[in-house]
Amino acid sequence: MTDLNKYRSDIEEVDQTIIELIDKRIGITKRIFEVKRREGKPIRDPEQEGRVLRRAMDLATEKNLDAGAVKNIYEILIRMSTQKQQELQGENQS
Ligand SMILES: C=C(O[C@@H]1C=C(C(=O)O)C=C[C@H]1O)C(=O)O
Repeated sequence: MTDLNKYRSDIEEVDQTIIELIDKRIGITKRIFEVKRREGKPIRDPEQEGRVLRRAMDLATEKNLDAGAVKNIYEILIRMSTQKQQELQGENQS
């Protein structure tokens, strides 16, 4: 295997792990939705979203990554998890 193909295969492995972790994050979101439903709490929690974004940006900065880009990624992850909870809410109501 050439170096290029070897490194691309390494990236492919990392990409698979990223997708598995996104799926794992969404799975936890479902558990969180159950708790909120039981406790009558709203799906969105702006303070928690702020903490998640701040933590991700701090970790990115520690690793010398572009904190703004990481923030964009986390905004998408938060959107995916709130959309999933909204879907579950719709399923529970119908
Ligand atoms: C997962 C939650 O629900 C929402 C999604 C969040 C996230 O994806 O990190 C954070 C806060 C909430 O707006 C939560 O409340 O923790």
